[in-house]
Amino acid sequence: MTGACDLAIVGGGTAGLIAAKTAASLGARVVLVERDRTGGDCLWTGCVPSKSLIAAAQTAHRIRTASRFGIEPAEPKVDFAAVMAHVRRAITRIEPADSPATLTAAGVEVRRGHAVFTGPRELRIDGEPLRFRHAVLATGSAPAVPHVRGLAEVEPLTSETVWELAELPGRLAVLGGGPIGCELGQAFARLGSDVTILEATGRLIPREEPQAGIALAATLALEGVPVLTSTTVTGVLQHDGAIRLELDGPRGVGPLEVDRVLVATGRQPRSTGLGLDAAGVRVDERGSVVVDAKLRTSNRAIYAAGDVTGALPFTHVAGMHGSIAATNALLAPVRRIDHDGIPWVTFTDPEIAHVGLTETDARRRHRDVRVRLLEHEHVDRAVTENATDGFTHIVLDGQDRVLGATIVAPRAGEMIAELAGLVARQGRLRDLASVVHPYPAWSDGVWNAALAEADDALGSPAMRRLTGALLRLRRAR
Ligand SMILES: Cc1cc2nc3c(=O)[nH]c(=O)nc-3n(C[C@H](O)[C@H](O)[C@H](O)COP(=O)(O)OP(=O)(O)OC[C@H]3O[C@@H](n4cnc5c(N)ncnc54)[C@H](O)[C@@H]3O)c2cc1C
Ligand SMILES: NC(=O)c1ccc[n+]([C@@H]2O[C@H](COP(=O)([O-])OP(=O)(O)OC[C@H]3O[C@@H](n4cnc5c(N)ncnc54)[C@H](O)[C@@H]3O)[C@@H](O)[C@H]2O)c1
Repeated sequence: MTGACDLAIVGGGTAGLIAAKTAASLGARVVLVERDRTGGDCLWTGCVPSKSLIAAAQTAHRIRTASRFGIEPAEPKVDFAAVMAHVRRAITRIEPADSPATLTAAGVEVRRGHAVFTGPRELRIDGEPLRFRHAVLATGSAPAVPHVRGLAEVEPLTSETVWELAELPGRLAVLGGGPIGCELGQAFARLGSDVTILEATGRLIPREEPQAGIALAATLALEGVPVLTSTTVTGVLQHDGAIRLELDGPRGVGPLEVDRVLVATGRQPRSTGLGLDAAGVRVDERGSVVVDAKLRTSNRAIYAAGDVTGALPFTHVAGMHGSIAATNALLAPVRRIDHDGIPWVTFTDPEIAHVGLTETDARRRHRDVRVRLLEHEHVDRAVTENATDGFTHIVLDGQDRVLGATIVAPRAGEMIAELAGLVARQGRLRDLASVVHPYPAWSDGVWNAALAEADDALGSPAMRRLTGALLRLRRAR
């Protein structure tokens, strides 16, 4: 390529891939630089392998708990190598969509190598210069491993290395009770590991409604997974062929002896070693690349997208960022990001789905806040599946508009989209009451909540006066 390309993209994960495909579809000269494999965390070490492992683990769990349905239960024989082969097959099936060949066919020039910015409009790919009119920085994030004495020496697993395991760990300590710790902790336990989850704060998945973390901890307890909250590891040492964790937590806690440790204590943006100073791109104290609402960095020619911005670290957000960054860079900077109505799901069993504000955040921002809570013992599908423990928790403002929602249910991830639509367009829950839902689907939970809203509105004193007057009028005729 002679001259500067229209758009250089650094990083071939979801954000970079969507940016590249969007740019190519607009007819731009686009170069995507990836130092490793296109597809990024989601494909290789994140969503795809974790959901595949979870699916295998759920099957083992169903066999173990079949008696709930009158079927003789059994202790499943787990062939861990075969489970991991299933995980790899899922990756292999999805991988072609993200491959260099697919990108090339779409009109993207793919360059393999490590990109480093050498100036505001230039970078080098393993030393080779590339000039650009605009760039998108999409280098993602990496596991953040806490500095704990002795931890590095025991080679802790992270979400990047856990997929290389050849054998199921016997005893596994999971550091961190966030989405990664809970998803993988439950999955390994169901496959047969003896798992303990250690969480520094007072509850699991602390970003979610408190009731969600409590419900998840109760399920894990039933499945034999101890959850030690308000607990951190202060030291790690190898001891008689095992790993010994010194714990700091409530009285009487620890020490804990395990065979492997999985660290799931958060993520760190990949923003070092990229020459961002030379490019004039500012990062904050956490290392996140600072962007405005149009995803522009402090260098107006360079945009950033996905996990590296420190925004919500989800694949669907990275994809939305990639599309916005590419069109803003190439056409005109007019599209703005809006994270308010974005749903996400923690794929534990039950799933925990979230959109918008939690009740606490809503009360901070709004004067009149109300909650509509529907326990799933009133959802017929939950009854038929013996899964009535969950709930639908909807946060409403003074005008009955949906501000946020949390659903705890086996298929909460499928149920949340409808509420995400209401949050995004500031809709009222009761408006959903007139949309007939199929019976008996899990979406009945959301619909039942909407019907209860409509019922309450019909039963209000003003409405009662109105209907009473109408009835009297009709009787008098
Ligand atoms: C275990 C796990 C499970 C997850 N499950 C889900 C889920 O179920 N749903 C969901 O929405 N999200 C999930 N996520 C989060 C999701 O994977 C990330 O939010 C998403 O992958 C971020 O995409 P990205 O494009 O910003 O970054 P990445 O996918 O990390 O891509 C960045 C790319 O940049 C490349 N790169 C970095 N530096 C350079 C350089 N200097 N030169 C060239 N290339 C470079 C990297 O090699 C990488 O390929 C999960 C994450 C983990 C870890
Ligand atoms: N289903 C999904 O969409 C999905 C699944 C997995 C991960 N992800 C994304 O990846 C991101 C990273 O996940 P994560 O779970 O690693 O991070 P996280 O920041 O969400 O959770 C980390 C947890 O570890 C705890 N913690 C931190 N330091 C600790 C310590 N020293 N000892 C014990 N506990 C400690 C924190 O209190 C927190 O609860 C998530 O924020 C999520 O957005 C998404």
